[in-house]
Amino acid sequence: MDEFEFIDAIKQNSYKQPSIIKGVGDDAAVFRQTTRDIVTAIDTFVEDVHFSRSTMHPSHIGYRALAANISDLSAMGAVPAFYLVSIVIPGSWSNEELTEVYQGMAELAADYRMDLIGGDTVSGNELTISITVVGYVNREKARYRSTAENNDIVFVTGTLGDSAAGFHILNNPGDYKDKMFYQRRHRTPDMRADFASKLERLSRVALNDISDGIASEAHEIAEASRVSLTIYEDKLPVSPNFYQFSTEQQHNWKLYGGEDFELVGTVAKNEWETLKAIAAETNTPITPIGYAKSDNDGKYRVWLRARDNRTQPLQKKGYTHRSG
Ligand SMILES: Nc1ncnc2c1ncn2[C@@H]1O[C@H](COP(=O)(O)OP(=O)(O)OP(=O)(O)O)[C@@H](O)[C@H]1O
Ligand SMILES: Cc1ncc(C[n+]2csc(CCOP(=O)(O)O)c2C)c(N)n1
Ligand SMILES: [Mg+2]
Ligand SMILES: [Mg+2]
Ligand SMILES: [Mg+2]
Repeated sequence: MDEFEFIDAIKQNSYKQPSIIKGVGDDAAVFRQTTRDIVTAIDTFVEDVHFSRSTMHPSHIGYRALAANISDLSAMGAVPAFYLVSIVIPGSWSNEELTEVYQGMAELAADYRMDLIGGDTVSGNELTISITVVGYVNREKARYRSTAENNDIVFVTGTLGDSAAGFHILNNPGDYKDKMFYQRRHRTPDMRADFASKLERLSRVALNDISDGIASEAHEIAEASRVSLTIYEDKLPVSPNFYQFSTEQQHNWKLYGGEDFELVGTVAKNEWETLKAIAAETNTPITPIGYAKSDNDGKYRVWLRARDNRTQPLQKKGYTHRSG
C-alpha cells in the first residue's frame, strides 16, 4: 500500500458534522462556524515513549492517542467535532496494524460523532502519531485553568492512579485483583467530554485534565489562577482494589502517575450542588478533594494534607519530557 492507497483506506466515506465543507481529499479541510467559539489542541505520541507494542494492541494506540486529545477539549469544556492525524510510519509496521490503529481512533470518534478531516503521512524511524482536535463551545464558555478563586472547592472526576497501575500490570505479569479493569484504564481510558460540556451551566469553573499527574495539573491551576490549593491525601479517589499495591506505589501513582485523563477543577461553594447534578446526569463520579485560598505569599503553592493533618508542599513533579 503506497501513501495514496493508505489515505484512501483510512478516509471516511461520509461526514457526521454538519459544519464540514471539505474533508479529506484537497490541500486542506474547510468547516464553517458562525456562532460558537472554536477550540483546538494537539498532542503527540511516540513509540516507546507513550506506548509500546508489548503492552498495547495497535487499536489501543489509536484509541488512546485520540482519547488524550479529547481529554484536552474536555478540559476546555468543548464538544469534540473534528480530528486530523499526522503519522510517521516505520517500515516495520504492517498495513493491517496501521489500519487497526485508525480503527481504534474511529471507534472512539464514533462515540462523539467526530470526523477525521485531514492529516499527513510520512515514513520515519519510530511510529509517531500527532492528533489535532477541533471542538466547539458556546461563545465565551471555554473553561480556563486561570479562573479558580478564594474558597473554591477542588474536585476531581473518576479515580486516580489506575492507568499507572495498568501499565505496571502489563509490564509485570502476575496475579492481580481487577487486572482487566486496570489494563482497560491504561489502554482505553474513559472520557469526561459529556460532563465537561454540560459544565457550561456553571457561572464559573476552572478545569484541567490529568495527563501528567494531579500534582502537576493542580499546580497549573494554582499558578494560572494565582491561588494556593490544599488537597487532602485521603480524599483522593482510588479504585476499590487499589490497596493491593504497595503504599509507595499507591502514593506515587495517584499523585504523579498521570494518563488517567480525569478532570481536576475548582468551583464556587454555591455551585457545588449544580456540579453534583451534572455529574449525576452524566454518570460521572466526582469527589471534593480540597479547597483554594488566595491568602498566600505570592508563591501559589499546592499543599498536601495527610490524615494526621500534617501539611507539606506537594511537589510539582510528574512525567516530564525535558528537565532543566
Ligand atoms: N512546541 C510547542 N509549540 C507551541 N506551543 C506549544 C508547544 N508545546 C506546548 N505548547 C502549548 O503550551 C500549552 C501547554 O501545553 P501542554 O502540552 O503542556 O498541555 P497539555 O496537552 O494539557 O499537557 P500534556 O501534553 O501533558 O497532555 C498549550 O497551550 C500548548 O498548545
Ligand atoms: C512505553 C511507555 N512508557 C512510559 C509511559 C508513561 N508515560 C508516558 S508519557 C506520560 C505523561 C504524559 O505525556 P505527555 O506530557 O506527552 O502527554 C506517561 C505517564 C507510557 N504510557 N508508555
Ligand atoms: Mg500537550
Ligand atoms: Mg491538558
Ligand atoms: Mg494533553
